[in-house]
This record gives sequence, structure tokens and C-alpha cells, in this order.
Amino acid sequence: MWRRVASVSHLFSHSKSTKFNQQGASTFKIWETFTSESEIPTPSKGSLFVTFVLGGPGSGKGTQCAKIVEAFGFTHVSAGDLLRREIASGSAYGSVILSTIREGKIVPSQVTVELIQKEMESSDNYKFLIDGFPRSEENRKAFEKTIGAEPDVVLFFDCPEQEMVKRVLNRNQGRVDDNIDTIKKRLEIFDELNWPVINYYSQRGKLHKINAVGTVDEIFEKVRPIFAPLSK
Ligand SMILES: Nc1ncnc2c1ncn2[C@@H]1O[C@H](COP(=O)(O)OP(=O)(O)OP(=O)(O)O)[C@@H](O)[C@H]1O
Ligand SMILES: O=c1ccn([C@@H]2O[C@H](COP(=O)(O)O)[C@@H](O)[C@H]2O)c(=O)[nH]1
Ligand SMILES: [Mg+2]
Repeated sequence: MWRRVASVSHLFSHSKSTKFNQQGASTFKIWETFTSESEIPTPSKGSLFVTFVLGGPGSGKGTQCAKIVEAFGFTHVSAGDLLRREIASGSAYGSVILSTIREGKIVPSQVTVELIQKEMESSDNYKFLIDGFPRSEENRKAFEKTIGAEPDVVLFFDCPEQEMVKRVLNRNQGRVDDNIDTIKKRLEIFDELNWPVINYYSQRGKLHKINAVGTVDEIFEKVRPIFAPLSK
């Protein structure tokens, strides 16, 4: 079982610029941050280490999480997978969750945070990748309040919309939301509700923005240095 000790998050990244960068498709929306390996200490074993993994639909969050798990021994907690598991289990919330996912909307924080909390508590690991969460400021505040923790690192996979749509439509995993109508809605919700979360962590120097265009391995080589000081 993990326990929370004093946060070391301020040591993990450093805000470089206090001005908006007006260049590029998405960078205008976030504050510039940078990371260097020397600024990333190894957290003490046993202390909770939380990484939020953010990015639009199909940006490659789940794919990169699998690589991080393999290389650095994190436990992968995908909020979307937990919700889909809840639907499959026939739970009382199942039909509401299903219609919310179909509409590309966000499930109430209480439901998602409870599922995440149970998953974290059932693990002996102390390093968690929380994939696809928080999706809104409300989600973020609910996590902080219930879990009593802030993320140590926040990854943001920055991917052009056209590429995200292409990847989702080619995914072929039978997901009810992998269709053009739901993707459009998910992108709208992402723009409206997820950007404030990204900006929040950027302004606190926790955000690591990764260009998510390229092969899976090329992208992982940009992720690897962020976690390099962590032992498996
Ligand atoms: N770098 C890449 N280049 C091309 N295809 C990729 C890349 N990374 C992932 N994919 C593919 O794109 C699809 C979406 O990837 P993935 O499921 O990892 O995205 P996601 O961000 O988790 O999406 P969602 O938010 O919808 O769960 C998958 O079919 C995956 O195999
Ligand atoms: O925190 C969350 C995570 C997900 N959802 C809903 O699930 C789908 C699919 O999520 P993925 O992360 O893409 O697997 C998402 O569009 C939301 O409808 C959520 O409500 N809250
Ligand atoms: Mg995913």
C-alpha cells in the first residue's frame, strides 16, 4: 500500500517562460516549460508518485503508457478503461456511463475518482500513470480532494487534430466512441474543458509537452528522459 509523503513536484520541472508562445497549432494555448534531466531527482521508494497523462483522443496516451510501464515499472490506470470495465460489469452506473461516452461527454467526477482511487488502493505499486484524467478542472479538484495528492509529473501529448482523427478511425478496437460524430464532440469537449487543466499544470511548471507526431518509438524517446532517473 502506498502512502503520501511530502511532494517533490517542484523539483521535477521548471517554468522557463512567463509569456504565451503564439507559434504553432496548439502552443499558443499553453505556457512554455522545459525539463532537464538534472532537475529530476529520484523519489524515495514507497512515496506516491503520480503522473497524469493528457492529450486529445487518439494522441497516443495509451500506447505511450504501455511503453512507460515496460521501461519504468509504473502501474497504468486508464480512466477510460475503468469506465468501460464498469459498463461491462453491468454496474448500476453502466448505462449512464455508456451514453456519456457515446456522446463524448465527461462522466461525473465522483464516479471516475472513486474508480481511480479503488484501482490505486488495490495496487502495491507507488508509481502510477493516470491516463486520460483529469479531463476538466472539476475532475482535477475532485482528485486532489479525494486522493489528497497532486501529480508529480504531467505529460501532454500534443497532436494535430487531423492526425488524431485518422488514428482513432483506424483504431479498430470496437469502441463505441470511435466514429466521426463522437470524435468531433470529444475534440470540442477537449478544447473547452481539458485546456484549462493543461494550462493549470503548465503554469505550475509540471507540464511536459511532447510532440506526438512520429513513430511510437520516436515519441517514446522524447518521453524516456523525463523518467530516466526513476528505477524500475
Ligand atoms: N505514433 C503513432 N503513430 C501512428 N499511430 C499511432 C501512434 N501512437 C498510437 N497510434 C495508434 O493510434 C491509435 C490511438 O492510440 P491510443 O489508443 O494510444 O490513443 P489515446 O490517446 O489513448 O486515445 P483515446 O483518448 O481515444 O483513448 C491506436 O490505434 C494506436 O495504435
Ligand atoms: O476521466 C475520464 C476519462 C474518460 N471519460 C469518458 O470516456 C471516454 C473515453 O476515454 P479515453 O480516455 O479516450 O479512453 C471519454 O471520451 C469520456 O467520455 C470520462 O468521462 N472521464
Ligand atoms: Mg486511451
